[in-house]
Amino acid sequence: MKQRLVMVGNGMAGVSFVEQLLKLNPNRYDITIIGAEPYPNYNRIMLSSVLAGDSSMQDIILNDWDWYRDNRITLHAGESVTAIDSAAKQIVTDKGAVIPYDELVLATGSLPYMLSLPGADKEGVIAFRDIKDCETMIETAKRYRKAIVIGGGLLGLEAASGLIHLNMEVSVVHKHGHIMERQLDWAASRMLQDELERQGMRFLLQKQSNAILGDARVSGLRFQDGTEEAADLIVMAVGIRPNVRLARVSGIEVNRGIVVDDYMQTSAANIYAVGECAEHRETTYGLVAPLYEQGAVLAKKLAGIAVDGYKGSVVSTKLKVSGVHVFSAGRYADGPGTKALRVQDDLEGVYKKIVFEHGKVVGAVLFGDTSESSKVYSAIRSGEDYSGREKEILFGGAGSPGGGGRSASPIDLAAAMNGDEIVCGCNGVAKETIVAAITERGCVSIGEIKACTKASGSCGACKPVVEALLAATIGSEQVAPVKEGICGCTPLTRDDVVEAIRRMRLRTTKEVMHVLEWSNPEGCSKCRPALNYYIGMLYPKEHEDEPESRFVNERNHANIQKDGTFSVVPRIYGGVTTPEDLKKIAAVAEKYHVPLVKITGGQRIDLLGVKKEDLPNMWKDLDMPSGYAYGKALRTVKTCVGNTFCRFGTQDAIKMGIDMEKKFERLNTPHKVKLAVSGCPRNCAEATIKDLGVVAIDGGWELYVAGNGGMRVRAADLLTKVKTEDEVLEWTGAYLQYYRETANFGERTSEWSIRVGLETIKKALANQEDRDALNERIHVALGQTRDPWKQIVENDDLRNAFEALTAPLSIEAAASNESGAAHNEGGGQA
Ligand SMILES: Cc1cc2nc3c(=O)[nH]c(=O)nc-3n(C[C@H](O)[C@H](O)[C@H](O)COP(=O)(O)OP(=O)(O)OC[C@H]3O[C@@H](n4cnc5c(N)ncnc54)[C@H](O)[C@@H]3O)c2cc1C
Ligand SMILES: NC(=O)c1ccc[n+]([C@@H]2O[C@H](COP(=O)([O-])OP(=O)(O)OC[C@H]3O[C@@H](n4cnc5c(N)ncnc54)[C@H](O)[C@@H]3O)[C@@H](O)[C@H]2O)c1
Ligand code: SF4
Ligand code: FES
Repeated sequence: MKQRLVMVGNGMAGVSFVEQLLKLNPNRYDITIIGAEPYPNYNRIMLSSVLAGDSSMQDIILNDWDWYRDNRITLHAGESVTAIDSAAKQIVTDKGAVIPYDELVLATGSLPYMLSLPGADKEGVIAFRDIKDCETMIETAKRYRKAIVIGGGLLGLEAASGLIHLNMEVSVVHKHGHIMERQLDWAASRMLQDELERQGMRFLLQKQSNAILGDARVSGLRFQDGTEEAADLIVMAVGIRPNVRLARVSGIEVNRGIVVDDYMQTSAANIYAVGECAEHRETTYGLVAPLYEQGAVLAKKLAGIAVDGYKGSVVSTKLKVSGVHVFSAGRYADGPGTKALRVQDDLEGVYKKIVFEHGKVVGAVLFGDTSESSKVYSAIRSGEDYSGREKEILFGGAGSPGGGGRSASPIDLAAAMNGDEIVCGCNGVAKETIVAAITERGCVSIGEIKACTKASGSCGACKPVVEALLAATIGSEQVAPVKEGICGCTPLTRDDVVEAIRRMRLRTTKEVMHVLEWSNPEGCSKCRPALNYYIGMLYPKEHEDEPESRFVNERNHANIQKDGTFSVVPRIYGGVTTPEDLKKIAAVAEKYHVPLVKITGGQRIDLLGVKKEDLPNMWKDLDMPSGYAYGKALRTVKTCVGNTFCRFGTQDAIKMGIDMEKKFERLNTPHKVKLAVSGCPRNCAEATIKDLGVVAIDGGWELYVAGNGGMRVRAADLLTKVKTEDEVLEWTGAYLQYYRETANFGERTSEWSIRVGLETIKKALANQEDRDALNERIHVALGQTRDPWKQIVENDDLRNAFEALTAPLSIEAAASNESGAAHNEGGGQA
């Protein structure tokens, strides 16, 4: 007869243990699981992603009901164990079931820590721990506007980011002077705060909460210093504590967690504990990677396989907020006997700190560029001695493909990784396991690798490295394109959606969401702006733009700044101005007390610190066109002086640039587009890091495309050489329209070109007929555009509507994406 294995808790750690046990010895036990939550095992980590609109509840189910049935596991979902009788070897549930066991595993996880403030029991005060909390936040955001998150740790920041995506105004209350103080040093924390403020998060630092205000429902929070902050929702994210209640009442030894030995055994015979509830060598964990390591040890032990005991884990974390790259591992703080290697690049927003002790890496913080995270994490785990060659960890050795770090491609970096380097921290999957899945088990997509190895199946932070490994192993051209829904509201891809809009002639975002059966009928911050763009791109004449589906900067026709003021950037064609325009700008700057006037990298003049109510009057007084420094649109055409004044110049770069800017201004594009024209190959206008750059040569022009001078620098590729200015305009029009029609919304030309391939772009533009057709379509789109500043100034209704606009920071944050492509989105830089 089989032995009876009973597990209390149906969460990530427990079920991972059961999966591993089933692989090792599938027939040894009759398994029963009792889980208090009424769901099958789901990915708690991904609740942040559900809140951010990137996944649906369905997406995060790890083991569906069929999995339990197929593995002959009896599941009591929505039922709690209330007592353990270790003498009789049985447990009792709140529904009166008495279940005998031979081996019992406690996997009861943690409970969120709730501050015991007066008023904490009011409606609208919640934690962020489970599906129910997530649903409450989504529902609340439909009816209320202001949220406070107490706690600026990982959970608090992910909750705050999600709430911003749900259109709420969010303040994060933190008791320390810098956020994520448990994971980041001051420098990285400050850079993170700046970035999150840019995304619309407000911070109230060094604040001690004192009381929750309101009647039945929360209306605000009072602090110990007497100040108050209004709120319709308060989310407490101030840490967790292991859920030890059941163990304690059952007489099992409990400290902070349930005390276990190296084999996860508790003080009671045949009773084990695994996951966040367990305390091993006086340590409890709150991240999945160590919990899976514990589960692996326990699975071997209960499968009857000899196993070295669990020795504890080195933890590493990544914050899961779109557009933010932060990594922290081990002992990152300076201390006696430690030395740190620091690299700080304020221009690129990159900070790296590696802490060494006796030549070994003991901790690290990476901000802005986390490409070395798996290497650093492996170094900490392996304890390799780097004495005398410490800098190799960031800069690589001589001739190393990773040498110089930032310039090597992700594929080169992946190829240069050691086989035993951990790629997926959540699931403890090393490079060699992923490579074996590709070469030996024939995996050719991320989905297949996930199914074979679990890599990328939890927080998803390792997905870019897994993708790069796949490309490095089988060649990038062989990699099957990943089909992903455009957001958590639909499983349909961008191409599916665009095709459906075209085929069914859908004209509004609401119509698309309804007809294509969006799971969230209101859509989310990710899909609404995308749909608005796609419909406008397909039906430029008929489409009525939906301002409510645009990012806050686009709704305000100005870039919002960290203090809530705006920046105003008038158009200055080709970067060439006149004394008259300069006088107008100076007069406006003085009249409206503009605190900062700055020349931008795109050769424009940026008036920073403007109050929202002053915007329409400023636009009127300026009487210049909008520079679109805030939009997914043509931003600037930067020019050098060309042959007008420069003795090296071979062509008139200024005229070319002005002609281009006048022709394509106001064009809506999937992401911002920057152009440049240089008058000779010396390239003073830096045309080869632009979305489209034109460089004069003897007797003609070279057109470069898909460059990027932002967070991920990319040199542009040569598209073609032409002889005349008309041809430059013709190729530019065709190229921009092809980008408009085929790129994903939010995709810069640099990413788009890598995805679709330069050859595809060249082929699409090779024939005169195709270029003509593309130009015809772009002319129709350009024919519909109007200057937004002028429209508001001249039309009272529009002006009133603008003034009534309350400008929630709603969908601004979605402008950022994993690639960091929108890094400059809100900065006011033209
Ligand atoms: C929003 C969010 C984001 C996160 N992101 C990350 C991340 O990016 N990376 C990372 O590593 N970690 C992350 N974590 C932490 C990670 O989710 C946890 O470490 C992990 O889920 C813990 O697993 P567990 O099985 O120990 O506990 P849990 O997942 O809490 O499971 C325990 C289960 O036991 C049930 N239970 C408790 N008592 C009883 C009882 N008496 N009877 C029956 N059932 C009972 C509970 O209801 C619960 O369902 C995140 C957590 C949250 C909330
Ligand atoms: N990306 C990730 O890895 C991730 C994401 C979410 C959650 N988690 C895990 O979930 C668990 C819970 O996360 P967490 O962020 O709540 O825990 P935490 O303990 O890491 O952070 C809590 C934060 O709240 C602050 N705080 C405590 N009391 C406060 C008060 N009275 N007022 C204001 N601030 C206060 C603390 O200073 C701390 O920074 C952790 O184990 C975490 O590792 C991980
Ligand atoms: S790119 Fe050539 S033409 Fe233009 S300013 Fe530089 S040297 Fe002169
Ligand atoms: S690191 Fe989280 S899924 Fe791989």
